[in-house]
Amino acid sequence: MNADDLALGADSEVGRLRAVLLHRPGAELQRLTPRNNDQLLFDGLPWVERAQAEHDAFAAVLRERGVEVLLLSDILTETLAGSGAARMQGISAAVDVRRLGRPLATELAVYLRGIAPADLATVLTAGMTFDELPIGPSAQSLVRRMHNGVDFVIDPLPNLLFTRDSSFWIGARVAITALALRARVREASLTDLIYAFHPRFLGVRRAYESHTAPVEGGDVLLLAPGVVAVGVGERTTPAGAEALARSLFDDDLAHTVLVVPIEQTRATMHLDTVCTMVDVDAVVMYPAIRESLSAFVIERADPDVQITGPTPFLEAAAAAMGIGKLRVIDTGLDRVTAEREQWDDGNNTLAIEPGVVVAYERNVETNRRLEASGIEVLRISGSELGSGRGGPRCMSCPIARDLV
Ligand SMILES: NC(=[NH2+])NCCC[C@H](N)C(=O)O
Repeated sequence: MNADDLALGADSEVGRLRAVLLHRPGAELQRLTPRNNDQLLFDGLPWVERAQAEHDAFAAVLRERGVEVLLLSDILTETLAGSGAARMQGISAAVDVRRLGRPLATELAVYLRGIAPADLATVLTAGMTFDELPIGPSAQSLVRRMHNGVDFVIDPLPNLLFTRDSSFWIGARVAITALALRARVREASLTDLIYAFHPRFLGVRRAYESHTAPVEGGDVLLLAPGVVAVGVGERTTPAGAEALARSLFDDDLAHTVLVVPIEQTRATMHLDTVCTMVDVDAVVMYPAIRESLSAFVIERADPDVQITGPTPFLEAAAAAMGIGKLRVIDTGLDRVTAEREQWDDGNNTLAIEPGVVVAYERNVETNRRLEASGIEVLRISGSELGSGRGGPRCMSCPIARDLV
């Protein structure tokens, strides 16, 4: 079967992975400095070449297991090459009139319309500084004169690496998310472009189209067909979770949504930083929250929805999934080790089939416990990749999984 013939979509976190969207980190990471890294949501300055090598190894592990790896930059370049409308849309999402003023914004848009698709893709991902502006009439622009050469004309998007957050698939549909923080908002304009214009995705329908409030893919876990958990914390808001639930019900993509409050901290910015699925009936979970994690249960009902809870998450999840018990892999870690390995994305695993996950090698104890519970762990190194606080699940957007 030709890879292009694969049915796109996913109804679980663990069905055999067939195709995935990754972003090989590039020049956008080179933009990070000690002055901007906090704002750009990185905890340090990654060594870019090493991060790329680690990412290549991640992609290789997936390919070896038969997963088709689509790289965002390639897909974006193809999208821009294939459609003038896509180019216009990408440029207008990137050129900010409020920052640049009308004259410079117009001139920049004209310039970007004339460059090659691959170069435009680089500008849209890595951004552009005032120093990099082509010399033109805007040499007389006040905006240009008053900005420092290293200021951004177009902001870079270093968090594109975490493809999980800017779109996710549910059923046969794709949802373009609404990212909560300024540093990441524009990422969704790129996922929107590729899913709208790339020939591979022709005819794909959208979920959560109105995206009225922030929802990030790292907060969305497909527990079982029809059952979705949504974390609410630093990123996804209660309004986002509610709007998503209602939209999934309307489109018949879910019957139950579990809304899970998580602490609003950097360490737990998404639900998938504390809990990911490793098998059809098993999760790996940060032990410190195991007992306290709760959920509001939203069910589709006639004529409206029914909201109950909060109730203990594990019980609510098992009931909604129609299984006796949701197994929690006992990482049994002492508090300090657990906290360290949670910070380093030990709980952020990517399942490539039931019982087989990709994980960062550095989380030695968590991985050992996973294996002791019968989970196969494919280890990758992430010393540089992890500096943005994201593991294998954050760095991947499954676009085709076998149904479970
Ligand atoms: N799904 C995830 N956990 N993604 C991690 C995103 C990390 C990124 N630096 C951010 O703060 O947004």
